[in-house]
Amino acid sequence: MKLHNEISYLSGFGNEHETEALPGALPVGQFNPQRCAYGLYAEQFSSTAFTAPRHCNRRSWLYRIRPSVAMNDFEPLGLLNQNTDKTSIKNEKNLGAIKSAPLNDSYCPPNNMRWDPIPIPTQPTDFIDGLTTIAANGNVKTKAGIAIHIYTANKSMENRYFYNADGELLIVPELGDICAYTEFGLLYVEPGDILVIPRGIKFKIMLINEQARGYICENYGQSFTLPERGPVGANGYANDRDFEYPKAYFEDIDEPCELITKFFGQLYRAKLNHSPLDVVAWVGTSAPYKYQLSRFNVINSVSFDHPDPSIFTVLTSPSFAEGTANVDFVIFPPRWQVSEHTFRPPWYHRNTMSEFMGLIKGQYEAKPNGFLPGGMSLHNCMSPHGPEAEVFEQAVNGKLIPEQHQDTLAFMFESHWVIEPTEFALHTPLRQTNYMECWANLKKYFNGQP
Ligand SMILES: O=C(O)Cc1cc(O)ccc1O
Ligand SMILES: [Fe+2]
Repeated sequence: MKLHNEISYLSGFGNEHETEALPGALPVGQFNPQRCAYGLYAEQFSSTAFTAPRHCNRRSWLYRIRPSVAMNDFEPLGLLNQNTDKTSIKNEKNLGAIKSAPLNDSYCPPNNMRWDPIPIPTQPTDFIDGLTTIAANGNVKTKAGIAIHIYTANKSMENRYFYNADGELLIVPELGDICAYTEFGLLYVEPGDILVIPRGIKFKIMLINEQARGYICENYGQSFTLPERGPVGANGYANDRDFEYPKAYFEDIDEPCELITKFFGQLYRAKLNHSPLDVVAWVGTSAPYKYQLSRFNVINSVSFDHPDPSIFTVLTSPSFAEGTANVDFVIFPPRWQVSEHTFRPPWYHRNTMSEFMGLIKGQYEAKPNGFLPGGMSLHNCMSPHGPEAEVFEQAVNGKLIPEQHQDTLAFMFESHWVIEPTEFALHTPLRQTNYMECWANLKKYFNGQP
């Protein structure tokens, strides 16, 4: 297994990167020579329509030992979206727990919801076995919306590879380092980093520590991209240069293995007689990438009032409505708070967009109690929310000296469509059915006097 300091990267968001694990493996001046070097096969990988405009066109050329089609047919791996056990957290191999939108068991009350972290299974469980879907929206069949999953694992994927035809995967580790072995090369990520694997890319997840857990936003819609900066100018927020892409790395293993895919909402399995991670060189604009969230250049108010959290957007997947995200990935990183004569925490609000939050470390400023690392909360379209009562008291009474939010990292998946909890999420004992109590002590101060 490769270690952190043995892996180096190419940098620059969406650049046309090129990399070869053997010298001369990449053709020069063309993509598709009559015969490729080393007897490799050329294969194009298209993440956008051939005709997508240049600024958002994403495709890569892979030079591999065998083309991807050198495999057997897929066979179904159990039907998804059937009702599963409502209350148990399964320790067994758990493939039925991954779901796709539209959820056919959906009951979606407008209540604010919060959950404790999902425990790591005690049975041997790899990244794929340990996926549990918490919520979803849109429709996997029309390439709109998202699903939100939690992964919990205690072992690496051995002789087992996966690709998701249904969407891009934004992986947000919360516990344990992982190394993604992908067709394009290796990416090592730890809590505080994110990993994005475009739709269709084959990979396996290897564990570095004994346990791993994290959040996944499965993006059925348009690929994540960097948000515009507007008047902020040419620098700031997430800077393009900090996005890291893998260098070509291949497995030349002629042994039986299994390729699992999720396609049109269902899981399938196919047998292969060789590793599908056999890409010796690649060039192009579509590839998996990682980003250290500590590189995010936070821009915020230095005068008064709390700006909209869109200032913390790391990546956005646009919908077809201008300025309205299929999903935004927003973080609440460590930062200074210096604003004056103002209510500093997030305001009380109701939002047409739906908000799912997770916590990577520390405490979230609006909810220091009960929102745990690995936990989750859901504030859906128009459901009122804001700081818990204690935070309100402190904010209106505290002295507004400069303060630092330290050792904290929360995030939000914010989506245009109502985020529907799965039946598991609604009924699991991990759900904090007393969540509304955190606002119960909001007192009436009004007495008719200004
Ligand atoms: O609801 C939340 O905690 C997320 C959030 C944070 C913020 O600073 C402003 C708006 C918002 O929805
Ligand atoms: Fe909110």
